[in-house]
Amino acid sequence: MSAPATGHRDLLTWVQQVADLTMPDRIVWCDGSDDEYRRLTDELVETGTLVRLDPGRRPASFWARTDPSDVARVEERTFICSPDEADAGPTNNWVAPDEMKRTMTALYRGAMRGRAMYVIPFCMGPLDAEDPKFGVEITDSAYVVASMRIMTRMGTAVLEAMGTDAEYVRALHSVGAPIEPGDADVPWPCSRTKYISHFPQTREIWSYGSGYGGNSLLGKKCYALRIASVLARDEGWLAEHMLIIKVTSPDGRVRHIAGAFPSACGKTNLAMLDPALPGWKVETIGDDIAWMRFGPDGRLYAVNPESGLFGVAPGTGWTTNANAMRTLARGNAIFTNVARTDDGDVWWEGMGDPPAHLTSWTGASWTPGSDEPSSHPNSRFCVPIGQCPTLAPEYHDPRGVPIDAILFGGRRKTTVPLVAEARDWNHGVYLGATLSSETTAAAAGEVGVVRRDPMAMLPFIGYHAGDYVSHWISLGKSAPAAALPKIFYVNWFRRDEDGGFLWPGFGENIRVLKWITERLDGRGAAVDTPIGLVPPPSAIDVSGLPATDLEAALRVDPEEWRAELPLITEWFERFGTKLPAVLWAELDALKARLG
Ligand SMILES: Nc1nc2c(ncn2[C@@H]2O[C@H](COP(=O)(O)OP(=O)(O)OP(=O)(O)O)[C@@H](O)[C@H]2O)c(=O)[nH]1
Ligand SMILES: O=C([O-])CC(=O)C(=O)O
Ligand SMILES: [Mn+2]
Repeated sequence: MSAPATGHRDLLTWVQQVADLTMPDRIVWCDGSDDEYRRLTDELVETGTLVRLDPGRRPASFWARTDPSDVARVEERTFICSPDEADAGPTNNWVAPDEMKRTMTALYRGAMRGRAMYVIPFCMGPLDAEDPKFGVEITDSAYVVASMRIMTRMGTAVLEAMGTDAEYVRALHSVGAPIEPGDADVPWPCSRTKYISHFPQTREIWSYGSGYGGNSLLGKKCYALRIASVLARDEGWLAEHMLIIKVTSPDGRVRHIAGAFPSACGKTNLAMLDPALPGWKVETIGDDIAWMRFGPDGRLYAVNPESGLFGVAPGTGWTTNANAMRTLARGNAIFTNVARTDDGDVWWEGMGDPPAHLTSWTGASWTPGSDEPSSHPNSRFCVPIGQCPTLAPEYHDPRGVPIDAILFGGRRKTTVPLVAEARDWNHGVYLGATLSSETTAAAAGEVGVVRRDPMAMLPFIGYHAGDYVSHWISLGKSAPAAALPKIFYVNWFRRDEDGGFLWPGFGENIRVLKWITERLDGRGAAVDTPIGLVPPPSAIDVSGLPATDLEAALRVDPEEWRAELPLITEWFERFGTKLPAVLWAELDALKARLG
């Protein structure tokens, strides 16, 4: 479709303004149809952005390689442009909205020359929600259109639902690589100059220079977290970087659990967990983002606003995440920066035995003897969540599911035990606010550096991080304590002296979830330690588990925790007067308990 089937004046005006500025060859209004997807992916194959995989092995699936400089989110180039600098807080980059718009308008001028400009109406969350959250992304990347079709509800149905005057988030994206007359396009156009800018007051997103998912699929991190966290603050709800699962115990009891782990720290894997304990069932509702509101019964209800999975490929295999492998086997996937086999399949580290020869993510010939990994550590698969064999029917329910427990977790080699339960809501918020994790390849920059990552939202909070943790504290007062989810802190990544993981993880994590559900029932043994309630090794069901040093995985070493205190103090000091006093009180109480 290229004629706009909408009477939405504001949208029509904006689209025309953007076209006047960016000067594309043509404007394409996306309808979201199968036909359109086929046409776009055909075009992308022709231009070399996508390579079609063998339909026998990977039906309707494609392989993409990015420019080697455009492989991850760019936090240094991500900006929160609130009118008042103080509102961006100590954890965000800030530029005044006017100044940023001036700078970026100059970059956008003529930026789409030689390209099509696609208009993508999309909706985050079910279209039949009481208050559907609309967005429109304008982009000059067909790869973005194809990926947005997987990750969001988009197209004609959304445009119709928007009517003539629905509010929507304006999301503008350009790869920043106009094609001059006579020039040829490149397979992965992008620019050295990158800006990922958010204007929370006017609910706008302007992204320039990158085609990588986290920077270009603007419904995801930019809207569903950075802009939505501001909406959530204003409207009394939560937009969080969380997976959502439905857990059914052998006696048929259903629990819903949400979990916030930083990027590349295990959300997708836990969301698709294949339980190692017989009789347990885990179903998937979301793997990355949760929008949560209190219901009339005082309980917190969570919805997954996305419709696809944009998962880390390396480490995904039949022994670690069989459900992801099954989801991908059904086809309709876009793989980015993994390796391609000679017979038209994909491969990455952690999938099993490597084939004798591959084409690596850089396009180089690769053999098992090669020095470099075949796939980029942040290589990704993008696939419809509807294909997930463990998808819970409640995924489609616009009211969401009532959350019984919230997990906060990070990637820590030392110090943090496998699991600990918070004493109460405020202590749980303290655990979330002080969450720490080693950095990963999901963002550009050094990997393996421990940093504080409040609620796994450090790169995604659209306002002052102190106001954000205050919002969490105040929401705890809006419901009776008994209705609030219980909060737990987990760490699947603690290591022994030889560098091996102390806990087997993946499907075995059900053993930790089992203890958590027992705690929700008021059962399950726990030791009161300085940092929270920790199971004694005997409280974790190890039936059928090969020898595991649970003692070491669960250890709370006061020495290690005392070493954290100055780091946490320094972290809290960065919030200035915005840090709620109750969190300082929690830190003082921890100090006292550690002696
Ligand atoms: N050792 C261990 N590794 C895990 C576990 N769960 C996940 N991983 C690995 O951690 C990496 C990231 O896992 P994901 O589940 O994709 O992480 P994520 O939080 O969804 O990542 P984003 O999509 O970036 O938000 C993968 O390489 C996984 O194989 C676990 O329980 N134990
Ligand atoms: O946004 C991305 O690039 C991928 C992702 O889920 C994350 O980093 O948390
Ligand atoms: Mn994520």
